[in-house]
Amino acid sequence: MSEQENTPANEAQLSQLRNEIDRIDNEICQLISERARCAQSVADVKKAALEAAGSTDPVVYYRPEREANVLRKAMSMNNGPLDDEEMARLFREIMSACLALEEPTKVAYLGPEGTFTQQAALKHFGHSAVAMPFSAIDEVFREVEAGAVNYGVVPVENSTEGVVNHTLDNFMGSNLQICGEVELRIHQHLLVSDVTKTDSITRIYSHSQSLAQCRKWLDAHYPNAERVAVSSNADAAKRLKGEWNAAAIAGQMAADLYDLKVHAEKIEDQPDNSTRFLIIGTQKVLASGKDKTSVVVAMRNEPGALHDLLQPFHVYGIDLTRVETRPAASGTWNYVFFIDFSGHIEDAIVKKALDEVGAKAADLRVLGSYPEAVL
Ligand SMILES: C=C(O[C@@H]1C=C(C(=O)O)C=C[C@H]1O)C(=O)O
Repeated sequence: MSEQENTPANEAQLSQLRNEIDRIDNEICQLISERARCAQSVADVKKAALEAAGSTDPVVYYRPEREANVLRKAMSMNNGPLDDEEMARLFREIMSACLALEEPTKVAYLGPEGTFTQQAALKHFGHSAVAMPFSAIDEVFREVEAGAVNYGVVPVENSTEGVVNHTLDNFMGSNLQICGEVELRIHQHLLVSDVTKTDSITRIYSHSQSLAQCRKWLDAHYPNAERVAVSSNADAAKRLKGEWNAAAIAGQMAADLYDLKVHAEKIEDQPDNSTRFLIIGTQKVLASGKDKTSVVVAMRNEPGALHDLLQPFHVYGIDLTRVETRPAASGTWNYVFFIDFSGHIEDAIVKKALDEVGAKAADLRVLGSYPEAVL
């Protein structure tokens, strides 16, 4: 029933409900302000503690393990009708705004604007963070290393296309820590602009990973169109305005940013297509109770090396979530393994397992322990 067709009785009911909503909004507003003042006090306490210790280190405002637990609590407190993820997303934004009062968090991400990495950065830090695009993964690493930003966000693996080698390679020459992970469901759309003749599409632009994620769909729908790999999905989207015979594959953020139309939606071959991103920083993160640890291990190329290396994890019942092999950059050893597992570096069994791994390996570096992705 449209608004105009309301009976006076309906109108009375609606106005009562709207008064109720206004009253609740007022309460929510007071409570959010009260929460924000608490966050400001937390900032004062953190500053005072450093001063009292005579430290000149910068105050660390962002606490990944605390944020993960606030979100987990929001999900467990929730009794509907909103679903748990929706409730956590709302808390994500409230926390983001509170943290920005302590200090606006500067985040470098693999750009340009409109990429899935930007979406991941906002999903993780909320919209009050200051997110800045950089055009290459090594630039994101360098910005964080130089202290120009607080954190960086880089893609690390896609469920369809596998690992982003460039990110792993950057860790080999860096002292940065992994402070968190973000998982994002990736929906690819075929985008067109207002100049596109949709029945004459002969060229489709996208990042090579996205073209690969939509290979079967493209074979079925555009078998003869030329597939052109460009540096990012946002770059693909940007090209459309000048080419009447071209389309791009990219996500919703790129469509919105460049004012494009979704010609075909969710064209990824795997319905559960998702990408995992890492938050990189300089901070060692405390345990949140549900954590992951990433290490890189260098081994000599001997028979059974990987088996020996993984054995301690098996012995201590530690769950491996990912093992990647990369050729080593230096000639001292042949392979490095990137290993992710459940648990925090301060857990007793993790310490024992890593002691044993370290004794067998040519080199072992802990890249970081961090909360398992909540959202
Ligand atoms: C308030 C704090 O600082 C930040 C803001 C948080 C929040 O708004 O809940 C949580 C963790 C920190 O990122 C804190 O350390 O508790």
